[in-house]
Amino acid sequence: MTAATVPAQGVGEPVAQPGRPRPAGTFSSAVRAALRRPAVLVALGWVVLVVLSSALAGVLAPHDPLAQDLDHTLSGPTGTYLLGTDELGRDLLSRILHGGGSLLLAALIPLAVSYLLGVPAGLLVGYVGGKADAVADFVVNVLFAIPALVIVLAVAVVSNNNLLVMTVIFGVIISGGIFRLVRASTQASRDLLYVDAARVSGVARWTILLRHILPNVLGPLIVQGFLLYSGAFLFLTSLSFLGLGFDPQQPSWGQLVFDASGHLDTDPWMMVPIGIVLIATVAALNYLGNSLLATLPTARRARLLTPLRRPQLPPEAAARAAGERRRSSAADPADHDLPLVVEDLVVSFRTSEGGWQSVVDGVSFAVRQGQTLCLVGESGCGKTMTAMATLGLLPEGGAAAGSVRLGGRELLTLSEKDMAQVRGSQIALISQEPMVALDPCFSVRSQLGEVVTLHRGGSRVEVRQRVHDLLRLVGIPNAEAVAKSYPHQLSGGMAQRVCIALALAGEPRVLIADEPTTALDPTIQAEILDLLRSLQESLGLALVLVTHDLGVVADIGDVAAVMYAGQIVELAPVDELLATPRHPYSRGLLDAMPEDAVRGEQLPTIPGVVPLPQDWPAHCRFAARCPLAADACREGTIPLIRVGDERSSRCIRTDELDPIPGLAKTGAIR
Ligand SMILES: Nc1ncnc2c1ncn2[C@@H]1O[C@H](COP(=O)(O)OP(=O)(O)OP(=O)(O)O)[C@@H](O)[C@H]1O
Repeated sequence: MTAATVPAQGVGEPVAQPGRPRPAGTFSSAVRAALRRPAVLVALGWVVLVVLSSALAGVLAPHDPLAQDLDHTLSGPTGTYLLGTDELGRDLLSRILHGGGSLLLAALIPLAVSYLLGVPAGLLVGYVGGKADAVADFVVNVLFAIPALVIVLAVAVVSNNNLLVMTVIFGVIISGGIFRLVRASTQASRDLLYVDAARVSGVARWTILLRHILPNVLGPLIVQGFLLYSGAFLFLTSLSFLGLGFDPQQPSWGQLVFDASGHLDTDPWMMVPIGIVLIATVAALNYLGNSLLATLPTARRARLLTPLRRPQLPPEAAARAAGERRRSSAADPADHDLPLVVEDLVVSFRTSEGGWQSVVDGVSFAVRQGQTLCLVGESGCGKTMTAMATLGLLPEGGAAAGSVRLGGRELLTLSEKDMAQVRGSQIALISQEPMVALDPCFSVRSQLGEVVTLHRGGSRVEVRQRVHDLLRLVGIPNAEAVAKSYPHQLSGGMAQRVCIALALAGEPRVLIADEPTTALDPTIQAEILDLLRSLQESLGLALVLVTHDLGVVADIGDVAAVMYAGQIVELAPVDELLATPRHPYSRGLLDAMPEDAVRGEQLPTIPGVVPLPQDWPAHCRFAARCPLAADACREGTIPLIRVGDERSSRCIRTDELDPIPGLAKTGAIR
């Protein structure tokens, strides 16, 4: 069956499946929820009223705000002066209407400065972490320690009372808060699967930050904007109260408060109108911010369990890698025909004691063009870490050593910049969770178009055409309709097809598929496996498929690498492995396949569990669970032993496996 003929489940009208994660609450839904509250509408109404009346002060004000009426000083409300007059007989209502605009506008300056500084810095530092994080944290701590008012007062003296300079400096001081907010949100977003998917597709760092991470930060940023703005507004009112920054000839709210404070004992009314206006405005801004904060969704998307980061090599592994670098800094002609060669791969993680713990230990395999190699084994055997190390993407604290060669070129020693170019264009990943591998904020066309543009470029029309071609290639006939859909409108099978199209967009030679069907219904699983097989045949891809399911291996694999406790314990052509397993672990897995279950009989299982890396014995790691284990198995490390033309097994008792007396179905492995 070719790719084009594999029927796509759910093709037609995009469907939203019950029980599947939708793009959880968005900022607009938070706004809608907040607007359902009457108090929010009142607060919003007040802010709009203040802004409009300030903007239209020239039209609305009944008097000239500077005109003095010395016959009616400190009058209190009258028919002529609705809110009364000040000590020079100036109309308070007109002065209030004219006095807000300059403050409202000036308060935007520190807000803009803090966002201009804090947002890019927070995005970048949150994304790269490491030393940049420590330096930025120090700077922000210094900013937080600065008493803003004292500094701005000093700046007022130095700058000759220049409002612009004072507001810019104030913006710099408060930018630390925005930086911290953005950095925290970026740290929470950087390991989302769709961000990893963009990274794996080779998308540039700033594009990832702006397209895939910034939208997650936008909601909290807008909320914070209300709170920060009201703070800046209050701060500037204080400056104007002190006679700083604002033109003393023109009315301003701080100045009105100052004027009223001189008459508090004798004419307290003067403070009432401006007091109410100020308090109501600041309270309304704060209330709007807090209400949005309360309705903003907290957990927006499912998180990726294993955050993917570029590894830092541990010292001992680095020494090993240095040897590898010398050996293979140039392409290795010996394996030029093998798209992917992994040799003696070791993956280690930093322990809490400061040492290193290996979780993958000396894994070697090679994949030919048009071949599917399956990494199979129970959970925790090191399959995913092997795959991720191959892509140069390990969780934080992880490091890889050994050799991973793509078309003869060593990958483990490439810089992150070079590796980013390799990912997507030469080697690509299809992940387990299609729904979280797609960014819910963007349509299929936009996400696929991004990767197509990156790898092939072209005009808008050409990119669009290529997107449709890719969707058809993965068995989606109504490509135009699906291209317009958003991830939550797709079924699981459709979403996985789109993810496969994403992986193919850069025309890689090698595809890594990590449990690509685990999250799907059984019927859809078969379709996706069919699709992968047909794509692999038609495009001549080398496919590395991670799975715990021997049924999948039987269905799609050419070669199987059975992994146990961080090692390959058997490497064999799939048909030979299925017919005559040459390791007791492979045999145990085969016997435990539910497909072989006999009605009424208990399904055989392998006793015990995979040992944790820290508990790996120095001898055969399967010995504790193996019915064939003998003293010799516990005397030292067991190497991979060649047991056929293309077969090897990490067992010294393979001869006794065929047939295995009393094993598996009869209960020895249980
Ligand atoms: N971030 C991490 N830090 C430390 N150890 C880790 C980390 N991620 C995975 N490991 C360990 O690495 C080992 C191999 O994990 P890996 O995910 O590769 O196994 P797997 O065979 O793919 O299993 P699964 O199918 O459950 O993913 C496990 O012992 C696991 O606990």
